[in-house]
Amino acid sequence: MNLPSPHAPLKIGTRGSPLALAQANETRDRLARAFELPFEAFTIVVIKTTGDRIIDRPLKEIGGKGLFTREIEDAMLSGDIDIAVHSMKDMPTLQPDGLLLDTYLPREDVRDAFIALDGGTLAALPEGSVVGTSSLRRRAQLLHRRPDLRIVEFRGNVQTRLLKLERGVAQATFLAMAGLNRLNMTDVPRTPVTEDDMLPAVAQGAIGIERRSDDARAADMLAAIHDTPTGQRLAAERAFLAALDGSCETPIAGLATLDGDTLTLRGEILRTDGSEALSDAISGPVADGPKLGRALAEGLLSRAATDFFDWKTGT
Ligand SMILES: NCc1[nH]cc(CCC(=O)O)c1CC(=O)O
Repeated sequence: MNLPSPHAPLKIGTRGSPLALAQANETRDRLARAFELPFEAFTIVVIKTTGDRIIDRPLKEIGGKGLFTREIEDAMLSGDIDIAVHSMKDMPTLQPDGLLLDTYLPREDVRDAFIALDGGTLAALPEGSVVGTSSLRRRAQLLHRRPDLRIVEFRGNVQTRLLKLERGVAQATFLAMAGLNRLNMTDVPRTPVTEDDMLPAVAQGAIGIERRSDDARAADMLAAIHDTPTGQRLAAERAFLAALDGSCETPIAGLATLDGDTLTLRGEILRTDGSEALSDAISGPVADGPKLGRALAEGLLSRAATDFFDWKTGT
């Protein structure tokens, strides 16, 4: 292998949240190990995004999925950073000209976690309970199964959410298992929700690393830490999302699994108020992942009524 020996440190861009920093550190550690480089060969650069700056309004009011990425991508294009580490769940399906997002670390647990201070489960949650979430997907999936529940907007990091539970703002919330695991938050009272009960968001649990398309050093380095199975699963999931024109404002879930050379993709779309959910699955050769994603999306779209995606906040 062509071992790049960087004369200047590789600048790794990231958001400043504890989870983002943990993911940037994991990326640096994997690169350092792969190339037997000291940590000084890397600089971690924290970048504040619009999504980080505006913390007092629901995400859906401030804009779509670029909210947490635009400033980071600008910094890469201007050379202030060389690579950027992202939660793939938050990434738009298209990247700006001049940037490539094709490196993935091994995927973490894909499931959501049900969080209640008493350690209870979703099934045991009393009728009429209040659940805090800012995710339209979780909200719609929850209301679909439990129309008796009341959903309140919940933003902020794990600590903030736990504090809100302690204050009684809500009886339960949801977080991705991946985030809790990456932060070593094993003491949080969490119950994993099976994929059958709640299909996760497309790309949940996956870390992606973006680079300039003309940066040969970054390309060589990232190739050494890329996880091919994660890339194959995300290719199918993100093609599904792209075909649905998915954004923050559309409750969409999707999960690909691999069994040898066969990929199975499950997908679900919901009305925002949870009143209707359409789901389906498709299997085929791994190499056809993007085609399978598009086919699954087309099948679901053909079953959706014309007003299926209309924005309805419900009550
Ligand atoms: N939208 C926020 C976000 N983006 C990625 C994760 C968790 C980690 C992951 O799924 O990779 C979270 C928080 C959450 O859903 O609990």
